[in-house]
Amino acid sequence: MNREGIKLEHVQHAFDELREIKGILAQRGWFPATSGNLSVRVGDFEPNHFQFAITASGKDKSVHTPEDYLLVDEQGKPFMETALKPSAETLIHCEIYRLTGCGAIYHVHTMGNNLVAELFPEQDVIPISGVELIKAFNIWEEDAEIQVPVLPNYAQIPRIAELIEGVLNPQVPGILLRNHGIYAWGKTPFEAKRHLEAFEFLFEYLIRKASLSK
Ligand SMILES: CSCCC(=O)C(=O)COP(=O)(O)O
Ligand SMILES: [Zn+2]
Repeated sequence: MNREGIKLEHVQHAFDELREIKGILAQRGWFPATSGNLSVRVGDFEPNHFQFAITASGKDKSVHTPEDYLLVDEQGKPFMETALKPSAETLIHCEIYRLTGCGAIYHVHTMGNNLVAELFPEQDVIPISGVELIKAFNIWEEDAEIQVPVLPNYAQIPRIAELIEGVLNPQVPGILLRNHGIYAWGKTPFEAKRHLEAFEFLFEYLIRKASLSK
C-alpha cells in the first residue's frame, strides 16, 4: 500500500481491466492510427482527490506491451515512478471523473462518431429517439429522447476540459467531440463498455437512417 492507501494489487487490477477492454475494442478497429484512450479509477473518490489508471500517450492501442498504462492523480500528473507520458487527453478524463465520480472512461475515434456530427452541423447536441438501445443508458420511457452533448475539437485540451461542466447531461454518460470522437463513461468498466457500444450503435443508426431518406 502507498501513502494514499492505494494497493498495488488494485493498480494491477485496473491495468488488467484496461488491457482487456483495449484488446476487445482494438479488434473492432476502434483505435485507428494510435487514436483513443482508456482509463479506470483506482481507490477512493473525492471530487478533488482521486487517482486513475490511463493509457500512455501515442501507443499503438492494437498491441500489448509491458509499458501501456500508468497511474495519475486528479490533475493528470503521474502518481507512480514511470517514464511513460499519460494520454494527451488526460485532462478530459480528470474533468469527467471530478464531475461524475464515475469508475471508467473510454474514448474512441470511429467513422460513425466522426460522421454523425455532420448530420447536425449547427447543433451542440445530437438528438436521438425511437431506438431500443437508449435503454442501455438506463432510460426506460417508451418515447425517450436523449441529447448527446457535442463540444468543439479545440487543439488545446484544457480549452475542451473547461467546457465539460457546462454541457454535462446527467442522463447521458457521454460527450462527443466534433470531428474527433466519443468519450463514454460508467460507474464500472462493464457499464462504460455498455454505454460506449450504445453510443456507437445509435450514431451508426442515425447515419444509415439519413442515407435511407436520400
Ligand atoms: C493520432 S490520434 C490524436 C490524439 C487523439 O485524439 C487520441 O485520442 C490519442 O491520444 P493519446 O495521447 O491518448 O495517445
Ligand atoms: Zn482522441
